[in-house]
Amino acid sequence: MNTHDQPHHPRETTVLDAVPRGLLIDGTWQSAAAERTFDVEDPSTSTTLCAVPDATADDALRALDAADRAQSSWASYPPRHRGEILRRAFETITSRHEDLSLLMTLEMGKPLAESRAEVTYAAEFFRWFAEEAVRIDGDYAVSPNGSGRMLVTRQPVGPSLMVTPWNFPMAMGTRKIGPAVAAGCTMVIKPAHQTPLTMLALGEILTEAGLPHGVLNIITARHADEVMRPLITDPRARKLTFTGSTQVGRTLIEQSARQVLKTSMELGGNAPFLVFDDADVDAAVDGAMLAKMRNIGEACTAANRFYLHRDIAEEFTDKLTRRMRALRLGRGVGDNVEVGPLIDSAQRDKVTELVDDAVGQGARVLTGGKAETGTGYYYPPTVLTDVPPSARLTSEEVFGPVAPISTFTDEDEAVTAANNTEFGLVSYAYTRDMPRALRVSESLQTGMVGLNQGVVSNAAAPFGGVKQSGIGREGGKIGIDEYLETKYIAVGGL
Ligand SMILES: O=CCCCC(=O)O
Repeated sequence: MNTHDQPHHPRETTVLDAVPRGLLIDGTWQSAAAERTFDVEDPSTSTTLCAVPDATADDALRALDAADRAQSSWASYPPRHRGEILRRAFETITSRHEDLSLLMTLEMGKPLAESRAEVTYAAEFFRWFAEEAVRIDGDYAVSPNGSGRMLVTRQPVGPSLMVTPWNFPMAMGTRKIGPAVAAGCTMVIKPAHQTPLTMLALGEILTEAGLPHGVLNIITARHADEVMRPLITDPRARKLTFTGSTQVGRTLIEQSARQVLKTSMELGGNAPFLVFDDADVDAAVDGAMLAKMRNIGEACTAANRFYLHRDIAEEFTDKLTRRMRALRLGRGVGDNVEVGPLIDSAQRDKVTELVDDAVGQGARVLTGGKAETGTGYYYPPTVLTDVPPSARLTSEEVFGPVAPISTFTDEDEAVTAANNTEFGLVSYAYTRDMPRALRVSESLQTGMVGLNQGVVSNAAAPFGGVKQSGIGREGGKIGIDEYLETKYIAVGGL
């Protein structure tokens, strides 16, 4: 047994046993019609945690039937009541914070401190949209020629399909479910096959909070395409929202074209992290640790490329390397663990391949650089310097704890390098020069900028990207718009 290979503690078993193991369809927990199941794995030990139903296309269509049947009564539910359901769910998540954090760590691997932060972040989307449900507004105006009136109202889009990722199993659910509930949309949601348990626990919380039957339907499935394609091509579905890779997002957009679905896509990133010569280097290193290591680097927001002004490069690199080397790796439930395993062997292999490619092209390893052996999918915090622009990890999303460093000599060079990517989710910039801060922020081709800040995520802010990082915004004042259609009523006869 190596250091990561611990037996499950009785509390872990209790938390796992409390999760409903079914498909949530029309308010009841059901097994898959074909009685199929698939195993959920603990990535920190590569052992099976439990099995959940493996839905078929028929199960998925039953879920959509339920969502479709519930849509019109749900749309006319008082907004205040919809908000109160979200508020109650927020309170329940808060009261079960510790158990939900443990559950998430078990199925996803991230350290408990990270899971706790995610549960808090996830709950905030329910609190935020509980408050937004009653602020769906409209317009009344006299027509320009004075002879009529123009009414503008906003109505729920309708049954919404949701596909959520494994890296933030709860927050990416609440960021979609919160505005859909507030707007009056029904849902069919498919969590990632690696992390279905957190979503099932969330389904139970929303049911307890009084969400009417059929409003939220959850299907767990091993193979996404088998269940999602029939839903996306069904005329009753009106919207598709997805968080995940750009590659899968492109396919879903293509499939959505058939029914002209309204789509929201929160896709991949390749975040540049710029540190200028006037920056507070210690603050930049703190920010870099967050931007790089939050969620073990398995985040679309993760800093993927570091560009340092040559005058501060050595100081920043030394300090970052020391901090990365000192991080404690281990099973997420362990005391003081700061870096958990990657989600699966495919992800660990991909990180290995990208680091090997960079090293093969001349990059130098300052710390880390080799996958751990033994059970669990561990990759150590890694810093690479002298990374050439041709290295794959400057254009591909690493999704792991690897910080590749390059240097620059002037602002234009830094911004050009930062923008040299098909992605446009988020960038980070550290500078104390205010005109430069604003100039650079405006020039960076990303939907979000962390200015002297290593985390941008906030339920009250519009999260989303430009270029191939996505379509639409989640969270903030405009997050609910993704679930609303604008209707104009031309009033005559006056
Ligand atoms: O991988 C990307 C999910 C978004 C995480 C966040 O909201 O910070």
